[in-house]
Order: sequence, then C-alpha cells, then structure tokens
Amino acid sequence: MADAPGTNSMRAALVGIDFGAGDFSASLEELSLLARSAGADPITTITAKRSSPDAAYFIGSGKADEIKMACKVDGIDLVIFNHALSPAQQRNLERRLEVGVVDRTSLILDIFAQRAQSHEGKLQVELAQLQHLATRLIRGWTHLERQKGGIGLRGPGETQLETDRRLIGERVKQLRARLTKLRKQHETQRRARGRNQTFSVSLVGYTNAGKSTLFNTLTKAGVYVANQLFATLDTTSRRLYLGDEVGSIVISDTVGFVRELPHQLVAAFRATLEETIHADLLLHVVDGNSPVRMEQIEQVNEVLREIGADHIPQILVWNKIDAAGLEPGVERDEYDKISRVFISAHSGAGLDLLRDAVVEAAKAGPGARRSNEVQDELEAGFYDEEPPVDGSVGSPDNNMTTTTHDGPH
Ligand SMILES: Nc1nc2c(ncn2[C@@H]2O[C@H](COP(=O)(O)OP(=O)(O)OP(=O)(O)O)[C@@H](O)[C@H]2O)c(=O)[nH]1
Ligand SMILES: [Mg+2]
Repeated sequence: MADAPGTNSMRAALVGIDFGAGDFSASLEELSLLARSAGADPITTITAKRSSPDAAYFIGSGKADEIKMACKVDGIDLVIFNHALSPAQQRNLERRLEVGVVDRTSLILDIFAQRAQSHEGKLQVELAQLQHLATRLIRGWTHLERQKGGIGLRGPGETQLETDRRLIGERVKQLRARLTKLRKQHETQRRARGRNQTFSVSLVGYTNAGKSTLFNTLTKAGVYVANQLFATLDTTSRRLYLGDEVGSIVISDTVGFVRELPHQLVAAFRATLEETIHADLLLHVVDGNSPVRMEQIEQVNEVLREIGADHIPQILVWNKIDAAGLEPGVERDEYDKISRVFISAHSGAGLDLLRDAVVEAAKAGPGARRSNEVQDELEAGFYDEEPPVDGSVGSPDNNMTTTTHDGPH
C-alpha cells in the first residue's frame, strides 16, 4: 500500500454502533480503510448494538467507559466514530474519554484536505471544512486543547480555532465568490468543447474501484493510483484517439463516491463532478472483486441522481476480473445496447472490448465526431493549442495538458 501509516501515525480506536440496518461489517471495514487513508493506524475496534443513539454520548455510558479503558490499555490517541456526531456529543465524548474524537464526516473532510491538488479542489475543501466548523463553533473549542492535533483539525481547523463566526463568515463569502468565478471559466471551456462536439466520457464509481488505473492504462497519463480511499480528488481530463471512425474523445477521471458522503461535500464537490454532469457517456467502474459491489453500485447511482447525472447513458465496467477469476466479455441489454464490459485495468484484459464499447456509444451518441474532421484537426495541431481540458486555466496548478493519440496517425 502506498503511504501506509508508519510508526509515527496516530493510534486510533474505531467505534461502530450496529443499528440493524445495512451491512455492518462492510461499513466498519470501510471505516478502517478511511482511517488508514487519513494516516491513522486502526489498533482496535469497539462495537455495540443499539436501537437509537444516546442524546449525550451517542453510545451508552457503560460503553463509553469500556472505550476509555481500551484507550488507556492500547495507548489510543484518537477515537473515530463510524457515524455523524452532533457537536455536543463530540464534546461530551472528548471530555469523558480524554482523547480526541472525530466522526465520519470530519475524517472524510480530513482526507479531502490532505489530497486536494488543484486550486479549485483546495478552495472547495476549505469551504466544506469551514461550514462544518461553523456548526461546532458555538460551543467553544477550549476542550480541544488537549487533543494532539492532526486528524479533524488539519487545514483551517488549526488556525481558525480562536477566530469567531464573523471571520469564518467572511472567508466563506470570499471562497464562494472565487469558486463562482472558477465555475464560470469552466463553463466557458465546456461551451468551447461543446461547439467542437467532442464526445466526452467520465469515469465514475465507488472509491478504490480502479478508475485512475483504468484512466492511466487508457491514456497513459500517470495519475496517482493507490489502494486508499479518495486517491483522486480532482477531475483530470485527456483527449483520447479512438481510431478513424470516431476520432478523438475527451475522457475524465473523477473523485470516487462513498456511502454517506457528508452533504457539505456533495455540495462542495458538485463542481468537481461538473464534468460528470455534462458527459455524453458514463463509464461506471465497479470493483468486481468486492463483496459489497452491488451496494456500491447503488450508492454511486444515488449520488449520480443527487447531482443530476442519472439521465446520462451508462456502461458498467466490471473491473478487477483478474482478482475475481472472471473472463473478459461484453453483455448487452434487450435493445442490444452494451450494458456491461468485463475488464482488468491491471492486466489489460478486455480493454479492447471497452474501447469498442465506447466507440459504439460514441457513434450512437449525438456528440460523435466525424473522423475526417478530427483527423484534419489533429494534423493541424489544433488540440495542442486548446485550453487545458482539466479546467485549471489561470490556476497555479495548471500543468496537466497533454494530447493522447493512441490510434494510428
Ligand atoms: N487486481 C486488480 N487490482 C486493481 C485493478 N485495477 C485497479 N486495481 C487496484 O485497485 C486499487 C485502487 O485503484 P485506483 O485506480 O486508485 O482506484 P480509484 O477508483 O481511482 O480510487 P479513488 O481515486 O480513491 O476513487 C489500487 O490498489 C489498484 O492497483 C485490476 O484490474 N485488478
Ligand atoms: Mg482515483
């Protein structure tokens, strides 16, 4: 695993309450992966069954004492709850347990803060963090002084502790204005692309499904791949040449989806997913080797509904067939349209089928380009002069413009 927690990472205890809904153990496993992705080391897991959360502590006071004991025995720095805690619950727990307590939302925000790369991504994370912080500020922060910092307090958290809500409000306003400006720039770029009628494809899917691996194999772009959650936080786009019939398309890698994505983040990352909303085709990448893949597919489709992208044609890309012991292949629906392609982004098995599937969809789609036009433009160097398609014009992180010609020239 890339950057696995080292000996200096925080020692964490995971706490999950089973309310009898969903796949409890899968959700705890995911929390463990989230904790590792944030740089913590999950040492122990404490679970309980309840019918509803306790108002003061979320868990019962007996359970709280059990956790406190476990923290002492295992030298725990941080307790991570697999739930959303109210500010009061978090504060009560920190007082009682005498260690830092974060909930699922703070953990995800922290990972996003560590990973955001582009100017826009960073602004969006800061906005989400401030909004989360604002809900907690009313009660004061003094109880946190004992906490060792780090997870849940990174980014604006540390410096904003003493500031009041008015300052936060001003910063939020500023961030919103900057983001609006960036969004307008993106809109302009998209319209330029729309005029070109370039067929655009977005890779979407649950975090860790293999989107970036697939993106890299298809475009040879060198995007960060890791067995972590949210390895990718910014949308990256490339041109991809798909042969004479279809010509060039634009393909985008996107942030991974996750269940119970904090609603601040759904809102904040809408712009990051804007590529997705405007795509002509979604390649929905699935970890075909995950025991909870069906649930993950549902979660992804739910987020797609939330961002208004559920009307876009979608092909399921059943990835990791090498690990799942499956063969490459294609499935079609009752109208003979391709519904699912079985591939391995690692071994490359089935990638030819996937390319054919995209070509078929592009030919059927309204935005499909005629090959002779694209070829002429390619030869005239047209694409080299285009603004970057990853939307980072004017940002200091604008270093990602390439044109990928994988086909015959
Ligand atoms: N066995 C196997 N592993 C794969 C395959 N494709 C990707 N992986 C692994 O799955 C893990 C996640 O891959 P990524 O490409 O980072 O996944 P992602 O969907 O981009 O994840 P996020 O950016 O976090 O949303 C990595 O450890 C990859 O090496 C595959 O075809 N077979
Ligand atoms: Mg990725």
